[in-house]
Amino acid sequence: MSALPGLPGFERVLIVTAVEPERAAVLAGLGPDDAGGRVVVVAGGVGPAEAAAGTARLLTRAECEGRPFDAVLSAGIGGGFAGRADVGGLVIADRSVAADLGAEDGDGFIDIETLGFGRGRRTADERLLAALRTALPGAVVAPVVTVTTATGSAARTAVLAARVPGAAAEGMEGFGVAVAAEGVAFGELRAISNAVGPRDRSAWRIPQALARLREAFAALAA
Ligand SMILES: O=C(O)c1cccc(C(=O)CC[C@H]2O[C@@H](n3cnc4c(=O)[nH]cnc43)[C@H](O)[C@@H]2O)c1
Repeated sequence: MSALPGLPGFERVLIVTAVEPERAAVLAGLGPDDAGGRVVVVAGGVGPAEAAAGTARLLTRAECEGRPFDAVLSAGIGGGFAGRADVGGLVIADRSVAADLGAEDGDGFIDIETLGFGRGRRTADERLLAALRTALPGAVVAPVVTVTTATGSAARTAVLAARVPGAAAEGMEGFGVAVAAEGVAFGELRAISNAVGPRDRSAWRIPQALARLREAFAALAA
């Protein structure tokens, strides 16, 4: 039996946000029914390391208890790249890319794959991606970048946009959650709170993005 009507075929779903207000928004959208513990929502911390460690712990514990998760969703607010995702919109990742994992080479950048140290991206699970698209038809589907330092300048925005063509959103956890979820269906969902670009915290629309996140999970639970 599916844990969520909007994610048919997935029996136990782990949703990982960064911070508590995001977790609260997800829970508010899902409503009071936790499908007998088959949907678990945690705030795993900010950044890929915290997110990966928290996700790995939960997946391992669930496996040991004989109640493994078969889907993991990284969810939260995020920055939107101009022209691709507007504030208040939703982005579903078709892949989650570690956009600053690698080495500088003068003015250039060598990504982790070119360095020969493994994969710097994770593709969303096909079935999970299809279900998210169906449940959230207004969402943009595009690469989402994971960074360890939130972008705060036009120059850095341009660098990242060139490094990950088509990227629509930026967050700080998706790739970390994906690495921990290796072998389990993975997806990432971001509600856009701000434009990626020069830092202007007064322009962040966090309540609007949290409301969008809540609506998205209400749609998945409907
Ligand atoms: O201050 C608050 O009330 C509040 C409520 C919910 C979330 C926050 C955060 O600051 C969450 C940090 C979280 O958001 C992601 N994020 C959002 N915008 C960006 C961005 O432009 N670049 C990178 N990450 C972004 C990120 O995943 C952080 O973990 C505050």
